[in-house]
Amino acid sequence: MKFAVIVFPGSNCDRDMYHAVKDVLKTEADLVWYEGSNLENYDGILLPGGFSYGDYLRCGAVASTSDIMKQIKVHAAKGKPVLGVCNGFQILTEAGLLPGALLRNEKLSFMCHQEPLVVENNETIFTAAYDKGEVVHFPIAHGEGNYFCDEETLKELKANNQIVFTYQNNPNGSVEDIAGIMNKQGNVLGMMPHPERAVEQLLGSDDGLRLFQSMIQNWRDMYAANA
Ligand SMILES: NC(=O)CC[C@H](N)C(=O)O
Repeated sequence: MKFAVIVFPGSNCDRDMYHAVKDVLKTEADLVWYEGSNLENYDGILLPGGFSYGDYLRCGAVASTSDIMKQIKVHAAKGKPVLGVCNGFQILTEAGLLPGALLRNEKLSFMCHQEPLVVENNETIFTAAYDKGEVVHFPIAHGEGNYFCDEETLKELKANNQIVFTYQNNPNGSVEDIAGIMNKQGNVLGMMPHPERAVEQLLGSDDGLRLFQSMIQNWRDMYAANA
């Protein structure tokens, strides 16, 4: 499985994402600059965290209008996996690939520490290697991670099991403690906590490993089924 880690001006978690998949998980991966790149030969798209375009306008708003997002939308429409972490999640909501929006944290401060999360749905290509209800530990690092959506969207998210991760101790005011959601088709996941920063015990947790392993295993199963 070959991953593209998309790099925007202002991305700053791109190297961590690349390190996680390339060095720790030993998968093929490239850092892919947002301009002049072709995504056709990649199996999975990883939108890393950071401050794309300096968070101007709104976090992720400018990046969401970039040309590479058109290719990412085509990739997603084919059912291929897309994972957006932190600023990546913000870009996915701004681009309309995921519903809702990320608002300023309730306490209006940037927060950077480890949080316990609950795996709400383990029947996804991103979480198959976890148990349902399992508590995992990933770091957060954001100023605008307060997930918001209207009542109708929330109902839909629940009805379709699109809420993948929740916070055990909601740090930012997110609706229903939501930490990560996927699209209805189940191939686009956005989450504020950083699984790529939880892939080695040295970092305080390696709970993020199984998220990438789930994606890789799913791709292998699909590849084998289509061979
Ligand atoms: N680590 C990140 O991706 C941060 C995202 C965004 N700049 C925020 O502060 O909310």
